[in-house]
Amino acid sequence: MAAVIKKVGVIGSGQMGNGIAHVAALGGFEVVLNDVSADRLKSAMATINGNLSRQISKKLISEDARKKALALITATEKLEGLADCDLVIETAVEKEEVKRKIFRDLCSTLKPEAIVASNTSSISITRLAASTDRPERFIGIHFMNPVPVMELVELIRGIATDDATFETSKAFVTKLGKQIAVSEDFPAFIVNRILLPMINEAIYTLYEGVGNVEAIDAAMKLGAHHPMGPLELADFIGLDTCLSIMQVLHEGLADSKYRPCPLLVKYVEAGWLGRKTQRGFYDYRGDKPIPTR
Ligand SMILES: CC(=O)CC(=O)SCCNC(=O)CCNC(=O)[C@H](O)C(C)(C)COP(=O)(O)OP(=O)(O)OC[C@H]1O[C@@H](n2cnc3c(N)ncnc32)[C@H](O)[C@@H]1OP(=O)(O)O
Ligand SMILES: NC(=O)C1=CN([C@@H]2O[C@H](COP(=O)(O)OP(=O)(O)OC[C@H]3O[C@@H](n4cnc5c(N)ncnc54)[C@H](OP(=O)(O)O)[C@@H]3O)[C@@H](O)[C@H]2O)C=CC1
Repeated sequence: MAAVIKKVGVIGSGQMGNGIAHVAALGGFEVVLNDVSADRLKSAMATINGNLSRQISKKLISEDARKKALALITATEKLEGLADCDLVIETAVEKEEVKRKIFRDLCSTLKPEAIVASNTSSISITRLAASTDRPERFIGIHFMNPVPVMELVELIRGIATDDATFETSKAFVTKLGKQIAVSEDFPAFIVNRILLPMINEAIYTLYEGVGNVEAIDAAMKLGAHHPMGPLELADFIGLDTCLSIMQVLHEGLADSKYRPCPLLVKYVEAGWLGRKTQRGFYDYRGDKPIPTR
């Protein structure tokens, strides 16, 4: 029997966390947004307000809807602030040890019947569930970036996820107006199993000198009608996240075809993570993005 979700916790207020809080509040859910950094919480609220304005200017939502959504979101640096949530969605950095620690610290504060989900791009739901006190009520709810715009959410059951948790999660995602794809719990699920090797191949194309940044992105935008070139998209996702996903594929499937391109490793080691650090395959510090290679 599916439970009723009224209050949603979101852990991690980065690109994805602020987007999930945005769509959940617009969907009428009470939202508690958590992050380790007060500054990030402040900038997340500003981002949410800005993205709601985008939707107002495009006449997708009313000013009243924006006011109602913002009134439904509270921010907290303490996990205890999530204690009475019915569903908590973790969307912290794509590092398994960080996620496992969050779940270890989180579960003791939650109601026994609360559902815990991860927005992970690639990491085993079964393994993450095993680090909680509730593997039956643990699930992957994988939104796409940017959350207010992308229609798809992947649902991924761990080996122990029970039917009630799956049905409740499905009803929640449907209430947000999203379409669902159900993926089995294998490395990087469906979207990233296909998309990230393509992005990694684009980085190899740059690394081997087959084309420069501009040529590679123009080729795929004009030649394959992609809305963003693969290198622009990598910067949008975050190069740290791209590298983490390739490492999960490489280790999880033990196939050398998933080895991360050395150039991607170099950019991440330099801290050039893409849009979120103002520099990746493009330099975003000026009026328009300039290729960095
Ligand atoms: C890594 C993972 O685990 C999984 C993933 O997410 S893989 C990545 C999946 N995402 C993609 O592939 C994105 C590909 N890119 C696109 O679809 C488009 O370039 C885009 C939607 C991001 C921007 O679209 P665009 O037409 O070029 O730009 P723009 O006209 O400014 O925006 C179009 C819409 O997106 C919105 N938008 C753009 N950037 C946004 C952002 N960063 N956050 C929120 N909304 C945004 C705009 O508000 C606009 O929405 P409305 O029409 O509702 O106003
Ligand atoms: N980027 C994308 O396109 C997509 C990403 N995802 C997945 O969503 C998750 C988040 O990605 P994304 O939003 O891009 O990452 P970001 O780096 O933009 O945001 C991660 C946020 O988590 C915070 N954080 C780190 N550790 C903790 C913690 N222990 N408790 C609370 N908050 C913490 C970070 O704070 P600080 O910076 O201060 O450390 C940061 O604000 C990842 O698992 C990623 O794979 C899923 C779909 C798409």
